[in-house]
Amino acid sequence: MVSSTVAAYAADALLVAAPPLKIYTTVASLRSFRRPLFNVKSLAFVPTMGALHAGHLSLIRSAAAENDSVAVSIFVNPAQFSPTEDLAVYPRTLKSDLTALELLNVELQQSGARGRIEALFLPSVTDMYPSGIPQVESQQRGAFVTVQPLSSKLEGGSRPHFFRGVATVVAKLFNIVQPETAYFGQKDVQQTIVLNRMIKDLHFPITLKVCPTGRETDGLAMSSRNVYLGEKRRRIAPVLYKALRASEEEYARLKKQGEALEARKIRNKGYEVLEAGGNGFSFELEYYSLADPEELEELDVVDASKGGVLSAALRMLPSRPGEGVVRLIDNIILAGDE
Ligand SMILES: Nc1ncnc2c1ncn2[C@@H]1O[C@H](COP(=O)(O)OP(=O)(O)OP(=O)(O)O)[C@@H](O)[C@H]1O
Ligand SMILES: CC(C)(CO)[C@@H](O)C(=O)[O-]
Ligand code: BAL
Repeated sequence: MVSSTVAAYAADALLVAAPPLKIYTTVASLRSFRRPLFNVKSLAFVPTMGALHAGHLSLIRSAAAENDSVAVSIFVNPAQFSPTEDLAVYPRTLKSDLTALELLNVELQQSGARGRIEALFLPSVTDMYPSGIPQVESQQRGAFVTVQPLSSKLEGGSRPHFFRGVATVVAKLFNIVQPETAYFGQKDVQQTIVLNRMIKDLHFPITLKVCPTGRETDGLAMSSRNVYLGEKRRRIAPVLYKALRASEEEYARLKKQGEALEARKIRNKGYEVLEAGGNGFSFELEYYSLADPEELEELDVVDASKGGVLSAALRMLPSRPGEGVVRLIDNIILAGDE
């Protein structure tokens, strides 16, 4: 209690010293920020949906370490939510997000980082989707980006609309912000693979950097949606990462012993952890995949030179009335030797 009060005073003092963040709410105003930087400063971009946590901040730190200037966007993108998903209740915490970004700028200044957050882009839905964006896909009008067949695998199996929405909004944001480099989290590993393919195929002059997954001390991947879990399910949630780690250990063991890197054996170690880890709570495994890192094709045997992507999604079922289902995703990249 005492220490959090002290921390709050310290944060207040830092905030007084923090220059206000420059906020741009229209495409035209963001462009007027962007134009003079060309050939003068390198611009990095960190797109988010807000409800910022330490995972997001670590992306911005990496962007500021490697670039002169950083633009961050907060936009809860309707196109990546199906009509039955949580668009209406998705956590929106703009006030605390602003404080977190202003404090981060003070930290970047004090640590002598190369860049600062120079623009926070908060576009309106109308600016991003001039033809409107009804939730039902067949009613949508205008230009959309699809990346096939990557978008229908894994996450795309559970969320068929999802990567069309993500690729479309990220293409729009790239065209508006025109960064040299964009920073994304490994937590959403398939998103990074889909977007890298979009960048390549549509010739965006942008490099995508993937930053490590920020985790809570018990291993749970940070996510804005973790607030939906509630206390009881929160205690169980780290089981997903534990399962992935068990699979990773099996991969390392097989490799060390010179045995065939059979995906079935590697996945089985994860299933064992999941079976033991429920503690009376119910969850459903949507997928537990070991796939190749480029096409996300399910593997029978891992090629040690290429490695693989171990990824999973778990539906945590309600632990008491009033709770909804919470989807958790996580992954570990099994590095190749090449
Ligand atoms: N734990 C994390 N560590 C590192 N990066 C992360 C983490 N969580 C999210 N990111 C990255 O931050 C960017 C913005 O993600 P987003 O705003 O959707 O946050 P989120 O926590 O993933 O939310 P959601 O609960 O909707 O999945 C994405 O590139 C995402 O991969
Ligand atoms: C990349 C993104 C900001 C697009 O809305 C979103 O999918 C996310 O936050 O990961
Ligand atoms: N980070 C992924 C955003 C989403 O699930 O909508």
